[in-house]
Amino acid sequence: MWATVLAALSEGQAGDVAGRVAQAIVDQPGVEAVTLLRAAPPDWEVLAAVGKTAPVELAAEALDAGRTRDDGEWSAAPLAGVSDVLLVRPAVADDDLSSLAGLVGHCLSAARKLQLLEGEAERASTLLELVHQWRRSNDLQQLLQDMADAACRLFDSDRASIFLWDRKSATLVGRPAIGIEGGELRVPDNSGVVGEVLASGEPMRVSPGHDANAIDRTTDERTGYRTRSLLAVPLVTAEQDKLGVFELINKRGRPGFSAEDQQGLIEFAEHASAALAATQEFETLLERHEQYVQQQFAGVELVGECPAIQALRSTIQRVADTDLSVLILGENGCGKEVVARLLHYNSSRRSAPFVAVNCAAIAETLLESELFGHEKGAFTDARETRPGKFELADGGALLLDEIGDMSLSGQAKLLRALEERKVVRVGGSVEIPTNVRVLAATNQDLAKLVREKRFREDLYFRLNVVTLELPPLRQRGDDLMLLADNFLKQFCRAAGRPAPKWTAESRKLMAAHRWPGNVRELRNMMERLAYLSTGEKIEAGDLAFIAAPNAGGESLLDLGLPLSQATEEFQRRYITGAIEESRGNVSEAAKRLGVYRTNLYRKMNSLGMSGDDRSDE
Ligand SMILES: Nc1ncnc2c1ncn2[C@@H]1O[C@H](COP(=O)(O)OP(=O)(O)OP(=O)(O)O)[C@@H](O)[C@H]1O
Repeated sequence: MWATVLAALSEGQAGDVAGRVAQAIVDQPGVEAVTLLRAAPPDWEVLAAVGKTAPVELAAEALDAGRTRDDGEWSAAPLAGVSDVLLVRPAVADDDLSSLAGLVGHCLSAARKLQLLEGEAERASTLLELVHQWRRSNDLQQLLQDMADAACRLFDSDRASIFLWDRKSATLVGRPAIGIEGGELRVPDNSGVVGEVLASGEPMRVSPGHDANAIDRTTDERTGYRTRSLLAVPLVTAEQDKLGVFELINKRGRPGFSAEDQQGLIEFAEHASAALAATQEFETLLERHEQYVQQQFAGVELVGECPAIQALRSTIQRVADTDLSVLILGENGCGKEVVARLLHYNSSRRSAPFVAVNCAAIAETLLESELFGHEKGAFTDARETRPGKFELADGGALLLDEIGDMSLSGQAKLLRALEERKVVRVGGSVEIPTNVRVLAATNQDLAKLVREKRFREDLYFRLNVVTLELPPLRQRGDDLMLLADNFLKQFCRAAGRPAPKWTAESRKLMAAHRWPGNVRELRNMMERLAYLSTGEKIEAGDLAFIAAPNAGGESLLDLGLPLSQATEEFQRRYITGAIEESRGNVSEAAKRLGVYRTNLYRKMNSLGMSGDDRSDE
């Protein structure tokens, strides 16, 4: 009889040894039923049962006595090396049962060891895989959920919660918290099992019957869930910073968590702590960046209530969160960059950079390197490797301002980069993939330039998926005073003075002015007013520079500047005058001044005047 039992033991996997043993014994002639029980005080765990169920009292008797017992119907024998009992029906001779029990006991304990080793190996490889995934995670909530799911799987646990320590509020915040409104459970950091584990830095295991009183039932009351067993280990970084506690609740299929589970969870928590610390750090950085983006965003406002601006605002809302290319048209200084920034900050790309490049301000020979970057030594001035604007704007938006001024060869290179979504640095050979939303702006009539073959038609269609047109200030009616008030208040606040009021006469003067420099001119004027006017009201005299824009308010001699600074101030005013006379058209102003457009931009830059390309990251 025992030979067939032995054969059954030596086959198959370690996991179902008890079941196969029971079946092999029942298969013997004359045997009706077999039960294998494991003592798990105060209960018994049924390892295997074939046929009628055995009386547990007889098993307890045999285990207590340390030898075989029978009640006339069943025989029971304790198994060697484990707290298990074998029960056979009908009762068999003591000697027979003892030798069978010895054999089964050894096999079960060997199988158990094997099972533990198998479990450990599986845990180790799963953990390795998980750690690899966690390292790439930047989302704390998702990471917590993934860790909880993985721990439930690995340790046969019904639930898992990760309690992160919020030192400031002296609480432990449990996530994911199933059954809790908002999915977040907050408990004081000095209460319950988790509080104790946090304070002591030692793991804790609670099984039913033993120390079940250690369980704080208030959470169960809130969730309607019954905690029977739990295992909690501290989450500590390699630098010994306490992060919180990892808790498993209710071991599945067994009364409680084992010592092996505890050791396994300690190792698991070590890796979890490293991943959590990295993600928390990342989240802090992200939060700071988001604050920065908010600040940037807060400073960008399209003021105006005239129908054209209202319509524009609603189109911006509709197209902002798409990747469509947008062409923004309008005279100089009328808010094209404001529109571009609004498109960016209202899109999901908002936390990536917004980079603006003024195509007209860059000499033709440098355009390629400016947009696509260059490798060290690519040309005489290339002393360092530098990424181009496309790379700098990766993930975000690139505004190509004054696109109408780009040369035909520049247009060809730009088109290739847009079509292939790749750039190659000047002097380089590696293709760098780009993920950039392209916005273009111009004060020129691009369609006319296309007809005149000065702008590539294919590039025009590529950039012009959506067109947004900004009316000049002189066509915005009451928005003029709305904008003026807005700027005036802004600058007066910065200057620490109350904003002066407009008189009827000064309003009339404002309305009569043609505003060649558009909103920028208006803004600059309000800045001067905020700092130079002194009264509570703005009188017509305060607006003298409207009537004589080139005079710039006061005589240069009145400023009492050294010759070099006065010369610069003169140049500034002279250039401003030329641009205003050209109604904001810099190319035309350059012609008037007898210089190349790019030279004029360079001069303006050196004089600290706007016209430079702008970017923020
Ligand atoms: N509707 C508006 N509301 C508030 N501020 C505005 C508005 N329009 C323009 N501005 C301000 O006017 C100035 C010029 O605007 P912006 O730079 O956007 O014009 P632009 O058309 O891009 O100019 P350019 O043609 O020189 O590139 C900026 O300081 C901007 O903040």
